[in-house]
Amino acid sequence: MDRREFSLTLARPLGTAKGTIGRREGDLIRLDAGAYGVGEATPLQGWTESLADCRVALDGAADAGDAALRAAVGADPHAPLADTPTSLTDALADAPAARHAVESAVLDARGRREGRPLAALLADDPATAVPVNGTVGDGSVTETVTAAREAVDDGFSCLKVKVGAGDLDRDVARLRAVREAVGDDVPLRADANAAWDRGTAEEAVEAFATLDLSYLEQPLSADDLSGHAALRGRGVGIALDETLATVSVRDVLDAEAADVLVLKPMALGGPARAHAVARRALGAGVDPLVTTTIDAAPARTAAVHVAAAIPDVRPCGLATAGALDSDLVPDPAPVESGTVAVPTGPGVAGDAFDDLF
Ligand SMILES: O=C(O)CCC(=O)c1ccccc1C(=O)O
Ligand SMILES: [Mg+2]
Repeated sequence: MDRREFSLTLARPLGTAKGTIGRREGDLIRLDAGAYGVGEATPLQGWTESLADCRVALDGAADAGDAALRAAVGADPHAPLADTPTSLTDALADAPAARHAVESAVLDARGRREGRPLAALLADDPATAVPVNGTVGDGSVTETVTAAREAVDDGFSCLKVKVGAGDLDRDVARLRAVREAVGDDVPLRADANAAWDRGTAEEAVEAFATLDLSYLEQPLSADDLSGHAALRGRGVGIALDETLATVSVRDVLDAEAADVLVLKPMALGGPARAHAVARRALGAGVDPLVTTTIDAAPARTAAVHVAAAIPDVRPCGLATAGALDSDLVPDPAPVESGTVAVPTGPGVAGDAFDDLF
């Protein structure tokens, strides 16, 4: 297994209720198992293990040896690491970002070996394109409206606005101004990144319902399943994101805590794991969609395949390449008019990552 470290700066840092994301650091791995495969680990505090723990886990995976990885490439693509030695699975057990890198590389190699794109390994009839939302970070009313208008001018027909960094009155003013600026035909979402207590979240839902908000993402802390369940049915859908990094999907679905599940393959341990969660959600009548933790091209593109493998997926949070100052390779899955075409080459993106090692 080859490895290399990378660090990327955000040209447009993303302001959230939990601070501003301005830089992303991680590791790329490449494994050779007949065919080669590339995978990315880009940990993010609050969703995954730390960068240091991620690198320890990748050391452990490398120590497990190439035979373990070769076995994984030949395994069921829906559970690619299931039958590998415990030396590999144990090393990755509490390290979802490291596991994401290994699982992605295994699936990439499998796709190359079979000459099929990743989405076709996950689903029988994957979509050829995926709708995406524009992402608008925290900012003043004017900054928020400017960013929203720009996104609509760029062709996005669905917007997600970060809220919860300031007080609720300011967020209501921001969303009202965006609604007035973009009109009634653009679905709006808001993401509070677990900023609120139950009282504030109730007030937010009441106010946002008058602005025809499609859903509110993670208003409460990750472990507050009953609080989220109680917010449903009041005119604004409830989506969960951070919760899925700490609570099992089974518990989330049993608690009827969400209308929408926001799946980050990096936080869930890989593309196949994320797709498995999507299938569970669909089975329970909950809408899954896919986003990234603002990743580099290999992980972002793998996430596009996961989204393509979800039937009629709602707009996904995959338009994050534009936030980066530069990327590791030219974008193999660029956003055009609010849509991403799913790469058709074998694996994650054909030969797009060949020069990374
Ligand atoms: O979903 C999107 O539109 C973009 C991704 C995004 O918001 C995000 C990016 C990095 C870390 C956390 C989040 C989040 O959804 O909370
Ligand atoms: Mg979120």
